Order: sequence, then structure tokens, then C-alpha cells
Amino acid sequence: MAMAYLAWRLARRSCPSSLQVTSFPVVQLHMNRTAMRASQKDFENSMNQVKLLKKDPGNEVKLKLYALYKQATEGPCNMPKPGVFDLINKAKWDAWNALGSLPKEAARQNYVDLVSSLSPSLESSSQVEPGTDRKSTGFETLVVTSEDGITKIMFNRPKKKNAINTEMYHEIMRALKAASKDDSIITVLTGNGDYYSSGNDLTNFTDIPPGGVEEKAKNNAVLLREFVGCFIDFPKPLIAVVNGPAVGISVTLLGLFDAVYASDRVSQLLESKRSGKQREMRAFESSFSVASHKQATFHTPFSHLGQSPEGCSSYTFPKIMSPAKATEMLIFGKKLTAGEACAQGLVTEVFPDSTFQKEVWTRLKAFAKLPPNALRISKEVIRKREREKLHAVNAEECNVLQGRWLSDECTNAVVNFLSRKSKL
Ligand SMILES: CCCCCCCCCC/C=C\CC(=O)SCCNC(=O)CCNC(=O)[C@H](O)C(C)(C)COP(=O)(O)OP(=O)(O)OC[C@H]1O[C@@H](n2cnc3c(N)ncnc32)[C@H](O)[C@@H]1OP(=O)(O)O
Repeated sequence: MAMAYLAWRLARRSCPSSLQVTSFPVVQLHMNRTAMRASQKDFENSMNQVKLLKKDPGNEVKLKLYALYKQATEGPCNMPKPGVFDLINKAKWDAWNALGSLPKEAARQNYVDLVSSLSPSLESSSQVEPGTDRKSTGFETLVVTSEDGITKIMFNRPKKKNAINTEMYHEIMRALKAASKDDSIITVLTGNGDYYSSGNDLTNFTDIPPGGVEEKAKNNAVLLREFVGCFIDFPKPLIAVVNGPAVGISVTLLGLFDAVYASDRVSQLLESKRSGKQREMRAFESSFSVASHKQATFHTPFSHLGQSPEGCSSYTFPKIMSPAKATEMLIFGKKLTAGEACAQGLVTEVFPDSTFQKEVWTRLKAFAKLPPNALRISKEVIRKREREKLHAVNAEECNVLQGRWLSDECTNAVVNFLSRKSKL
């Protein structure tokens, strides 16, 4: 299996990009019905369609496409037979040689037929113009797209600072489950608008079911545990592109990500603020086209809200940043800038704001070209010895929170926010 994969990767490298696929039994069906009517234009269109295939059609098909392409463009196999240990080139040679003296026009037709037989896998991509994202529908609170081996899950409640309401919790779980099974290599979470996320939507606490607040707290604890569990168990590299302030659960979850990237705008802005350079700060702020853009800060104000840590942060944060630094954040609600969060290990790297998106996405695209199985296996090796512990921590945190949600401290904090008496 692994060898077949390696063969395929190498074959891709040694072929024109358009013929990254190929042959077989399926094709045999088409070989004899050759009407020799496929034009050069049809052939070129098919080569372009192959590039849009979203599902890997399998090594055999890829080899067949390779062979037909060679036959259509160069005629019968004219290469010396590779050595028995040169597995990849031997597989390609065999496929091409097996076409014997099939005329170029017939090979071209068969190539076109084969590509058209792969149409189910083309349908999803053909809905999208080349070069644009494949967008998943069926989400109200997210925009989920897939391109270049990256599934991007974007929080999409910008007017509410991407606060995570109950629907969004469910949709994030659904999107993560889909991403774990789709053909993407890595998964990215980011936010639309000026915030990454303002954390739990405090109105989640207002919809009390007939069973009363105890039932509500219990249900929320069950759901929260399931939600955090999706992050603990997510099998592919999971990366946060933190585009603005992050609050509460959107911060604590970062300890379960594989990499966290943020822009340096925070540090520059705060530095100006700290040094009292007001004019410089105003100039700095106005230099951004989106005037409402906010600093990317990291804030977990649990005590202020009468709550306690979640997202496994009671375990991951002391490990990541030292117990004392974690205490300042999780217990005393100290807000960190991106630079500070990076110095403490919560953020992987901070980029200059002017080039943040460009640099991050260039890097992510390069990551997405790495061998997917190696990425998953390496992640599993790292996560394996922690998984059980993380699930236990998650269960305990949810249990404690269930009690906190019933406390006066929490009720008062939520009421104060909702009645506009308080803000972070
Ligand atoms: C399936 C599972 C369901 C389980 C449900 C329970 C699970 C609980 C999980 C964990 C519990 C807690 C963890 C946390 O996340 S704690 C952190 C909670 N977040 C906050 O306390 C932030 C509150 N928001 C603010 O302080 C401010 O809004 C802000 C983020 C500092 C931004 O200030 P701003 O002046 O720039 O913008 P503002 O006008 O306030 O906001 C614009 C509108 O967005 C609304 N909004 C923002 N954040 C939230 C939020 N977290 N919850 C609800 N609504 C929010 C705000 O009310 C404005 O709305 P409107 O325009 O007035 O209608």
C-alpha cells in the first residue's frame, strides 16, 4: 500500500501535471468502441479535467491515464524496460507497453472516455471555477471550503464577533468530522471579520428548557464534552489562523491544535500604546484599510464570568507555558498579545501583519503537499500517549463547569453582559 502510494507520488512528479491519473479495466470498456473522433481540443479539455479531480481515482486509473497519454502523444512504448527494482518506472512502463500498437487517435479517444467515466468525481469540482475554493453548503454559522489540500473552517458570525452559539458548536463538530474524512491533508480554523472568536455565546445560557437550569447545565456539559472531544481526536494536522482577538473557549482549544499562527499587529499597537505615542498609534491604526480591525489578543476571563477552564486548558496550558503563566491567564484572566502568547508557547509563530495572510497560507499550502499518511501517523504518535489523559481532563472540566453554570457568580456575569452592564 505504502509502496503504491510512493509510486503514485513519484509518478506525479515525473509526468506532466495533467496526467496525474490513469488506466484500466474501466478503460478497456472504452477501448474498442473507439470512434476516433476525439479532437486535440477534447484531449486537452480532458487533461484539464483531470487536474480538477477531487477524489483520488486510484493508482490503476492513474497508470492507465499515464499510459494513454504517452500513447496518444508519443505512440507505442519506446522506452527501455526499467529494472525490476525500479518499481515506479516499471509500473508506468508496463502500463504503456500494454497498449501495444494502439493508434494515437484511439489512445486519445480512450483517454477522453476514461476521464469522462470519472465524471462523478468531477461533478463536485466542476461546480467551481478553477482556482476558486470548493465551498460546502449546509452551514449557517461557518464557511467551509476546501482547496489545495486544505479544508478551511471559518467562523462566520462577524457581527457577533464570531461568538459560538449552540448551532455553531454543532456545525463545528460536523465540519471537523467531515474534514477528518475528506481528501484534504490539513484543516484550518479561522474567523471572518475582525475577531477570531469572542468565545462562548453568552446567550447560550438564556434558553432554559422545561427541565430547568439544572437540565440545561447538564445538557451543555454533555455537549461541551463531545465538542472538545472532537478536537482531542481530530486525526489530521489542525491549524489555527488567528486573525483577531480570541476569547474564552476559542483560546483554550488552541492547546489542542498542532500549530497556531497569529499576526504581529498586537505587539506593534500595544507597544505604541505603552510608550504613549498616541499620534503614532493613530497613524498606525488608520493605516489599516479595515478601520474596525482589532488586535489579536488571547483572553480567558473565566473568573470574571464565574466560570472555570475548559478545552483541556487546565492541563495543556500549564504544560505549554509553565504553571505560573497559565495561572495568570486561566485564573486571573490576564490578556496576552500575540507576541506574548508566542513567547509562552501558545502561539507557534507571529507574522508581520502586512504579510500575515500571504505568508501563512503559503506555508500551509507547502505543508499540505507533505505525504498525508506521514502527517497523520506522526500526529497520532504525538497525541496517542496524551489522548486518554486529555479525555479524562475534558470530562472533569465539564463536570466542574456544570456546577459553575448554576452558581450566582456565573448567572450574575451573564446577566450583566446581556443587560449591557459589562464587557470584557
Ligand atoms: C454544543 C455545546 C453548547 C454548550 C453551550 C455552553 C458551553 C459553554 C462552553 C464554555 C464556557 C465558557 C467559555 C468562554 O468562552 S468564556 C468567554 C465568553 N465571552 C465573553 O464573555 C465575551 C463577551 N463579549 C464582549 O465582552 C464584547 O462583546 C467583546 C468581545 C469585547 C467585543 O466588544 P465590542 O465593543 O468590540 O463589540 P460588541 O458591540 O460588544 O459586540 C458586537 C455584538 O456581538 C455580541 N457578542 C460579542 N461577543 C459575544 C458573546 N461572547 N456572546 C454573545 N454575544 C456576543 C455583542 O453582544 C454585540 O451584539 P449586538 O450588536 O449588541 O446585538
